[in-house]
Amino acid sequence: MICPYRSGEDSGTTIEVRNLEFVYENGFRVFTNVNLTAGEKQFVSIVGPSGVGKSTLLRLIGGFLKPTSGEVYLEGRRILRPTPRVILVHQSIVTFPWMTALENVMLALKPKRMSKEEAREVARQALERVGLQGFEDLYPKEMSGGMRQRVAVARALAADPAVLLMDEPFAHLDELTAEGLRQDIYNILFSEDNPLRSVIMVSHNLTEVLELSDRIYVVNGSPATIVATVDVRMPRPRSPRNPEFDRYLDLLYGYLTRERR
Ligand SMILES: Nc1ncnc2c1ncn2[C@@H]1O[C@H](COP(=O)(O)OP(=O)(O)OP(=O)(O)O)[C@@H](O)[C@H]1O
Repeated sequence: MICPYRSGEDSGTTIEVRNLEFVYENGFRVFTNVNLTAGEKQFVSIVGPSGVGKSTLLRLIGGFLKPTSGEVYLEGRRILRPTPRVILVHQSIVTFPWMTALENVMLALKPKRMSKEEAREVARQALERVGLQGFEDLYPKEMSGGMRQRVAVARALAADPAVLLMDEPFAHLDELTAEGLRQDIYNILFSEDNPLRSVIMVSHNLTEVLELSDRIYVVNGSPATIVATVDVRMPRPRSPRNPEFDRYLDLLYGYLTRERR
């Protein structure tokens, strides 16, 4: 069930991070020897203490930062710069307030050079997928936090990425809204008509992580590395009331609080 220090060799690997090391310009060494994979139709989470480097790792995976050494591969090809195949949904850049829901989603289609009518239709379908049909013409200030987050997800999905990177996507939502959105998003992400192959999420919320993830990487230490890989083998939908859920929670707490070196 649990394989500490495991390096990924799964068939159908979408993302592979190999021997990654990263040092910021000021000489701060954030990571050493990071190896991880995200497989076909796999929801992967990264957890770790605050400041350990989780957001940095997402930016490295997306090609927004260049590794000091080591490599990141997408479907076997090295990622050297940002690509429309890997989209990052960040908690703070959610929607553009001067654009309607539809226009926010259409923005993601600009690089595809489709006609305006075609883009409107694709954007309308993306909004429908996240349950926002009928709300196309609302501005962000007229929407709830959960609706805005759905628009951000629709915009990410409209670009047809292979991999979605999500940095604390539910952090600003109340628990009830987050709960509904989490389930919806899992179903949308991995529905048959969606070309998305993998999701990698950073979150502090271990309950959320256990509800969603097929695999969890625990990042810890300074410099940080992957200290444990936990494959979650609970049937879905998962309930925090299930005793097995508690066992996984204890395990994750253990890895997060254990001193390294
Ligand atoms: N541009 C930078 N230059 C130098 N150090 C940086 C830079 N950006 C981030 N750091 C440092 O790198 C470390 C990792 O930051 P990062 O934001 O990736 O952590 P995190 O695990 O996502 O944190 P949190 O959970 O609090 O959001 C932190 O110690 C941070 O201070």
